[in-house]
Amino acid sequence: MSPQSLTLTDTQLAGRLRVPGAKDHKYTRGVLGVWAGSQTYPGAAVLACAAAVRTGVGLVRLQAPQRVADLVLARRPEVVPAAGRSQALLIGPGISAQDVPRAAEADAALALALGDPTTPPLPAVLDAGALPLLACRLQAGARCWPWHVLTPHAGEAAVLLSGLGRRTSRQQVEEDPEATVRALSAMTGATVLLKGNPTLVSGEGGQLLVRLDPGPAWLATAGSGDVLAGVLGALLAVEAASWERPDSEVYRVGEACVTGRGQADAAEPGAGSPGPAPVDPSAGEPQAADSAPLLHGSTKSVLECYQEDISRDSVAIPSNKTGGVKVSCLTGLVPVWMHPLLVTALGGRIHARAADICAGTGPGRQGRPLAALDLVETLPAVLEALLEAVQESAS
Ligand SMILES: NC(=O)C1=CN([C@@H]2O[C@H](COP(=O)(O)OP(=O)(O)OC[C@H]3O[C@@H](n4cnc5c(N)ncnc54)[C@H](OP(=O)(O)O)[C@@H]3O)[C@@H](O)[C@H]2O)[C@@H](O)CC1
Ligand SMILES: Nc1ncnc2c1ncn2[C@@H]1O[C@H](COP(=O)(O)OP(=O)(O)O)[C@@H](O)[C@H]1O
Repeated sequence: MSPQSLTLTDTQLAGRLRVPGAKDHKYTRGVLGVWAGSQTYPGAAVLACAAAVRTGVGLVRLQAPQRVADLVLARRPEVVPAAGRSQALLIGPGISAQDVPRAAEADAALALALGDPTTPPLPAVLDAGALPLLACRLQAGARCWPWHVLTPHAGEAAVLLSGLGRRTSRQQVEEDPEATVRALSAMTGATVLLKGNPTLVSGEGGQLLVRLDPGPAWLATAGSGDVLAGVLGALLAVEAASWERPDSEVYRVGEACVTGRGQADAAEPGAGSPGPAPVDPSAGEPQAADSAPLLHGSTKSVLECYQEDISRDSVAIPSNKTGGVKVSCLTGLVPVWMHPLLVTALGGRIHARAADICAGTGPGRQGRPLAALDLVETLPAVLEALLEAVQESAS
């Protein structure tokens, strides 16, 4: 079956941004746990942590060697270099398999992200050095789920596919990036963002495909991928923190799945969907899901709902407005299983727009060189512009 290619507007993507409310504090906004940087690549941790902080998250915790932590703190004193509970993890930038002790720390973090029969998995961005470790764990029987976001460049994609048993060269990835990203999503169960030009995102076992604006080629500079990883980590942490709110749509989907009440509550003729549906840009005005929490429970049930790959026909949002499996996304109706794809594509869009601003690229303009750290400093302005676009389209 050929994948559904989705075209997503800025406003649709920015609908996934979370604006803090008056009752929020740093822990309700989300904590990102970062395993990045090593003696050889300390800068990757600086870039990833700084990008996460500038994307907007409650707290960034860093697990790294002392020298790396010192460098990060010199640049971003907001980062906490100690262990603790996190809503999402970012593992791998600046970590290589050759640094055995550091790779072992990343592998332990990866085990946390993947979960086990007694502990639910955690949303995570798996980049660079985490990807070969992931191949080993998948070969040993672990599995990913859609809130695991893999961000390989062509070389890393080739290593990952080869590690999963499909011998592939970097050149083969570059010749057919679409087949590569779909195969990686199908073989891992994760959402996969394949970096480069084109930049592609695939989810739902390779069935959904988004072709992102790759941004200017000035992005081909050391560390720009580490910035993207930090942006994505922050978006995942903020999203995952929102699941702990009983009035969030994902929370209620989880409850509906676990208790089996959702279908009955939302039972309307024609409710339900046979499978992934494209974003409907003609859906008109935003439709809020019923704000009264009908079911109660914990984030764990939300995670289990995704982890068990529940039958989509039986997932229903208790809502007297939307019914069926569709949920609101500010500017259009999207099924809940597309959320990881949307959040991932949003991260790619933020990164590309920051690059356009830094490089001064646009119609008829070649632009100028950018450095990865410049991208970081531009992130708040990009997020402000996206939020304004959402507000304008809603009014
Ligand atoms: N500031 C930081 O801390 C930064 C840290 N970073 C971190 O570094 C880690 C490694 O990530 P990476 O993508 O650089 O390495 P990797 O996937 O192993 O690919 C290596 C390939 O490149 C090629 N190659 C090498 N030299 C070449 C040349 N002169 N000209 C042409 N080709 C050349 C080489 O090919 P070969 O020489 O073998 O032919 C090989 O195929 C990762 O953890 C990342 O997060 C980066 O983000 C950068 C900033
Ligand atoms: N020719 C290009 N056009 C647009 N974007 C590119 C191009 N080449 C690389 N990029 C982007 O630059 C970033 C490079 O990331 P990566 O290869 O991981 O580098 P690093 O490890 O140095 O951070 C990715 O986001 C990728 O999509």
